[in-house]
Amino acid sequence: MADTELAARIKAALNAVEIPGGGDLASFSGLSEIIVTPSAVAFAVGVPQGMEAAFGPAREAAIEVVKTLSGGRKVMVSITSEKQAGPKFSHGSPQPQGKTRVKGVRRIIAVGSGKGGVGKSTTSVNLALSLAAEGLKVGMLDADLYGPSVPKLLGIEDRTALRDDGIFQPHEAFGLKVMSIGAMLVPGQAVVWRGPMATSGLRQLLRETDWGDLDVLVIDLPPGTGDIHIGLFQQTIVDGVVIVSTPQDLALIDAQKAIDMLRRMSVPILGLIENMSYFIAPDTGNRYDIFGTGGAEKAAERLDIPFLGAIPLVMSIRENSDAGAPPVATDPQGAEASAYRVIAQRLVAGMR
Ligand SMILES: Nc1ncnc2c1ncn2[C@@H]1O[C@H](COP(=O)(O)OP(=O)(O)OP(=O)(O)O)[C@@H](O)[C@H]1O
Repeated sequence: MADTELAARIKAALNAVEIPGGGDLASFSGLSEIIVTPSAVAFAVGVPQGMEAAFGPAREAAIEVVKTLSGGRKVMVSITSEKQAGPKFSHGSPQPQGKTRVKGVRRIIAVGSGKGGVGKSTTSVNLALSLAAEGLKVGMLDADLYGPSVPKLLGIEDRTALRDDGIFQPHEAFGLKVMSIGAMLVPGQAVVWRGPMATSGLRQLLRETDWGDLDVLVIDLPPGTGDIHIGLFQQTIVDGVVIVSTPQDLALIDAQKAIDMLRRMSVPILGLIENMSYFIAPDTGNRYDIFGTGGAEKAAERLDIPFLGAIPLVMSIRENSDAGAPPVATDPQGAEASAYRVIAQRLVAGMR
């Protein structure tokens, strides 16, 4: 059955779910679009402020109804209200209590950036591999809902990740345990998940994946500062965030914005990595500081965060990474890998 057909059937079946105040969920104006992917069915119910708890039984009933139709897909129904949709912390309110750790995961390092396209995912993957090369048990969670690229970077083709018991089974690649939010999305489909759905999707990926026993989970965040970040930092203890930036980006306000958010939410900042920092000519191996030198270090100083290191702009990083053969996995002693490995060693030293 086509996904759109299934979504329509699910919507029709929600007329059996009663909502507070009379009426049924199918005809309720707060019902969002129903998203169907190969492994999940997700939708949100927007309710008036203060009515969240009253809608709890309707949510439970909706989940039961959807399960009978969803062919084993994960069912995600979130209740949202205007109040919840706005990030409270932005007005300087105290950080919410009750953050928890993820079962089986000792530490979480998240990798973020002020804006897209700076090489955040490439850096995340090679950092995770470098941490594994230091002897740690490492997992990798691709939370970049708007451009999940970790599976491609690690050469993972199989998208199925949901076990019969409803728990996600991570993929294994180059010794890493890997899960991607992409497993819940249809390839090529524009992401239409609304904020609360994205947050609840990430929560499930994080909490309902069989990570086994990990020393570190590296999370590739979406660029910028959005619902995914807020949801993660509100609910989960993140031990530190690494910010990736390019030399051109440093003067811009984006990285500063990301750092401001982390500070407001009391999330430790591990430091700044400058990516595509200098150019290594493929023929001669000569180094060219095309953007000048020391910019990132100065920016890190100005932002009052540690400078973790610089990664060169090298064609082979692009070609190999995009072909699913990250340099740290395929040539761990090579020059490209060593730039990432030095940074990972700094991070490991900071964990002791
Ligand atoms: N150090 C590098 N040298 C050469 N190419 C690089 C380097 N780092 C990343 N790239 C290339 O830049 C492109 C963007 O990288 P990547 O997808 O990692 O960025 P991103 O910040 O995660 O982007 P998005 O925000 O779209 O997720 C890719 O083609 C990647 O191979």
